[in-house]
Amino acid sequence: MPIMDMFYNTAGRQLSEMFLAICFFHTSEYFLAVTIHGKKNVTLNSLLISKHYVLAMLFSLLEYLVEYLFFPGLKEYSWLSNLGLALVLIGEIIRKMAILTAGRAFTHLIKIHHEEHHNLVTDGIYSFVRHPGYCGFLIWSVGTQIILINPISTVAFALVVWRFFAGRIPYEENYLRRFFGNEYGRYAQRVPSGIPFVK
Ligand SMILES: C[S@@+](CC[C@H](N)C(=O)[O-])C[C@H]1O[C@@H](n2cnc3c(N)ncnc32)[C@H](O)[C@@H]1O
Repeated sequence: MPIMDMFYNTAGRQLSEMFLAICFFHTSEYFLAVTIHGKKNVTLNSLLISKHYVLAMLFSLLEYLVEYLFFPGLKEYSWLSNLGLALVLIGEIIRKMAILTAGRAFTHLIKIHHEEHHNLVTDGIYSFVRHPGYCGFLIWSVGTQIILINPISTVAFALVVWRFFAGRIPYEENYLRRFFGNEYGRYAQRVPSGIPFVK
């Protein structure tokens, strides 16, 4: 199959959805951070693009290319790809609801010193899960790989992102407990984390 043909059919649709999902996610994260925290308090780090992240995305594109060339039938399950798109949209909505609900409390870097304006947020989407921002990102990232019907990257993204948040949540909550004491303890007892198998 000529390699350029793929960009006009299934692959064209799947790769453009993935590309749009990534562009929208990162630019909206940056602009929301600027709107909430002010331009002078936000750096390009708020685009949330790290070296490891770029490598993971490049690996997923490589997987896509190889499978498309050698197992083209695998990419034709449009219902599965559409499920991935639905997960990307759901993940985006959950994450953006978290950012809008938490407002100034939602900083891309975990706060290790309590600031006066930092209040404990337990309403809206935070009344259903304690970490909707992370829950949304987990769903979004796995969804990007299901759009591409990438079996290896789907499993790898789920494991790597899960492991990252499973380590980050106890660290973040250690500070939240220091900042908010029993109030955070009671909140953590009644509301689940939002990340599977993380208490
Ligand atoms: C990247 S945000 C992620 C927030 C949350 N973990 C989530 O997934 O929606 C990290 C910052 O949010 C703050 N934070 C987390 N949960 C909070 C809550 N319920 N109320 C106020 N601040 C919170 C932490 O102190 C940290 O500085």
